[in-house]
Amino acid sequence: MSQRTYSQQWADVHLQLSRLLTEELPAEPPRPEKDRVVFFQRLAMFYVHYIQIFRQLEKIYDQVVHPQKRRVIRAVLDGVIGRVLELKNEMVEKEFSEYHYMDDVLHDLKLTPADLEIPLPRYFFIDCSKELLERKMMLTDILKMVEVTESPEPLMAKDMSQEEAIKMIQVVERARQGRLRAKLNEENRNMNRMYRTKDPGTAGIELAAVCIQKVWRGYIQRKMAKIARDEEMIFLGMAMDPKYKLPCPAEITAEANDACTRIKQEEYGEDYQKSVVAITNQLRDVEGHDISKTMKDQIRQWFIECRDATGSFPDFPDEEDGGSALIFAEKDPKQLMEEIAAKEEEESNNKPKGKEEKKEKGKKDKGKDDEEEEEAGLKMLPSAFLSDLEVGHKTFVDFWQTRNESRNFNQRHEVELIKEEKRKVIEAEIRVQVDEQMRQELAEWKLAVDKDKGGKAKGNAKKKKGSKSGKKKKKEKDLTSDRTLESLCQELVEQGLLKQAGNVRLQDYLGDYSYLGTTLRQNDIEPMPSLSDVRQVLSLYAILPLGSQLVHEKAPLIKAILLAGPAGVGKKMLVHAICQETGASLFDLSPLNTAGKYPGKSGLAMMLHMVFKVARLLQPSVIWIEDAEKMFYKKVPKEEKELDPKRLKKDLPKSLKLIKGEDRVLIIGTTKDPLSADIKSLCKMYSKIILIPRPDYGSRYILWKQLIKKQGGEVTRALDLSSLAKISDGYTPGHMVRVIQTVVTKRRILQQTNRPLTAAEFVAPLAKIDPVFQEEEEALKNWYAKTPLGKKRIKAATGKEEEEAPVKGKDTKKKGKK
Ligand SMILES: Nc1ncnc2c1ncn2[C@@H]1O[C@H](COP(=O)(O)OP(=O)(O)OP(=O)(O)O)[C@@H](O)[C@H]1O
Repeated sequence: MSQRTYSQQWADVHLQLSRLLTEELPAEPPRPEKDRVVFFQRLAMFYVHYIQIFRQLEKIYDQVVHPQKRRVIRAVLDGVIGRVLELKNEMVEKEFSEYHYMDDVLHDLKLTPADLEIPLPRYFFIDCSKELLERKMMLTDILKMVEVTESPEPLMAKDMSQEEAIKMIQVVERARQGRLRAKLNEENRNMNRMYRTKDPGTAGIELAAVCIQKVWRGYIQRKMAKIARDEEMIFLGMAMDPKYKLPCPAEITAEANDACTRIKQEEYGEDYQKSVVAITNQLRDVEGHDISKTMKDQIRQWFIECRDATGSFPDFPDEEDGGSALIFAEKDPKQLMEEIAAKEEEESNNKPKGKEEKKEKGKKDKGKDDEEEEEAGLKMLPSAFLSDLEVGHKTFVDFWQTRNESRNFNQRHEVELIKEEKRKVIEAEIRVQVDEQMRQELAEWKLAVDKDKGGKAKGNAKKKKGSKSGKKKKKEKDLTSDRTLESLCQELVEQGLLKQAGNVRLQDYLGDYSYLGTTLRQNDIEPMPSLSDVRQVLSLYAILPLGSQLVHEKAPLIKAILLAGPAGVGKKMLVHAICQETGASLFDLSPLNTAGKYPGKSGLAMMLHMVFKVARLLQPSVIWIEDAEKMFYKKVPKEEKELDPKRLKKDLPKSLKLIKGEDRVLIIGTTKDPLSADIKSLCKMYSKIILIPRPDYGSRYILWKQLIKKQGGEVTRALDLSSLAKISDGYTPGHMVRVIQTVVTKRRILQQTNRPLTAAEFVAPLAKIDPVFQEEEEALKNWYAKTPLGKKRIKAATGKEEEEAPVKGKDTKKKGKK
């Protein structure tokens, strides 16, 4: 598509965004919503709309080449991602569930489940800083090197003696001759059999010919019928024409164009950066002096005007308050109104108490009612991204919406815009210097005219010093300050604590959409989430925050996620997919992996220090803890006592506390047996617990189909996938992979043309494996009900929450819920 089309799409997106923003930020703050269902519907609507905007913006950002437009789009895109995460968080808080079902919203908006899929922005990979790329390259080199040295060595020809070599050649040669002899013998035997048969006579020959003809004609007819049937299916649009299975020339050209666009983006981006530097220097040289002079004149004028008005010189605003910028700040009517309101409030607060009490008494009943209403309703949590979105939208409307680009066919950067932007930066720079000079000048003026010795300034200085020293915090001790990042990485890789993530993508984690979620909930049945829900939740909680620095800093912070589920539901696969999608480094702190490494208390501290230090430097990073339950065992099993699986129990949560918003480091624990852990400490460490279910029918159908294809099998009509999916209820994707590997062997793949795969072949190996039994699943569900979110959900469902609520809000709350 052309750049003009993307610009048009960009404008469309902003139209949608402006509608959403007016809904989200109405002139009057909306009244708290009493009906939980209505409130949730509102949230869900916003969520779906934002995801649609997210999808479109991501595509546009990927293809637009104009460097300045890209910056604006990126800011809005990050804002939209952040808002999506905020809305998800809000839905979790209001519905007490990690999974949400929106099939009714999709139905209302006439969308498909694919529209709700969370896109994973490509810029997570592409827009990495050079420094980070270099670090990642260094890590890849180390990983490769260690892999090569650790991989089993090929047959050592050097170590083999001559005799041994001759013996081996003899064995192989004898085997070859033996095979040849056996083949000759077989042929001889067949020939003998042929010669031994009697002469069949003419009648016999005719009979044989008829027989051959019969078979041949049957074969030909069947083949022709199959071709005709396939053609008919293609004609009816029921099957895909093989010629479309290959990528068509248009697709190939589109892909080539995409690649070309990326190269252009890079080139234009570099060009833009160079221009920014050149223009900034030029502005500083040419306009700097004039700006400084004008500022000084303005400030002096202000000194004089103030003295004329009040009789004395004013105090110069502090640097922290913005310096002289504060004096000339242009305020819009909204800001002024806010300031006036704040002043009025301050005044009313200062009024004598007696009056207030009287007023209160007079309005007592009314006030009570208001309070009750406030308590009864549900309100949206404050957002950290809406203001960014507003700014982004305003920039689009002010600069880009009406810009005439007929002369900028190549979509190069606009010099005037850079000048406008940089002028502000330079002004701010110069203002700091000018303020310093003017402060001095003001002190001199005061001394000369008012005889003031500037005691205030000194007082301020003292204050500043005091506040600085008060803010001093204890810094984390760097135990490896003398070591380079490379040597730390090398050590961690050698110890097996830093690993190469497996090559799986999140889209490989198959699973169908849960189509009946809301219907089931309306009938008071708690639906089981589908694997596609799991995929969505992990995109939101792990991939999006890890991929974008701004989103990670401002969105609700998630430091640790626990994936709990039966064996083979794909927990490990998800961890690797998260690393692949975000380019994250993978650290393995599993109890089994750390056993025996870095012994002693100081060793443990060193290990954690190194892992967290390198994780921060190589961010984004994932710290994976397999069998997370082992760290919090209620009772350590005898056979594991030697491994000391609980050694990280105390220190890891401490290190977790040191992770801040700016560190894109995520801890992911996986467990198939959370019941054996102390639930309290486990939940304290992992703020998000995701229960991964066994696949439902829809997911099983897709899994069988795709996994068989992946193994090289052909899915024909002879393979009854529906029945296979039906009978494999309770089996996990891991089980299915195992079964497919035993059935679809290389030999079986070769036989497929004559003997297509059937469902019956999979039944026997499937029956040999134990499925996830109902009891195991129930036990997991019951365990989940004891986690903080599970408890809240049960409380909300049984209405206990209302009983515990203050008496005032009791009746109204109940009404609201009803
Ligand atoms: N949704 C899925 N789509 C495709 N393949 C899957 C899916 N889930 C699991 N698999 C495959 O199943 C196999 C087992 O998955 P994995 O090892 O990640 O499971 P696990 O839950 O970590 O098991 P365990 O608890 O035993 O360690 C892997 O080959 C993985 O690729």
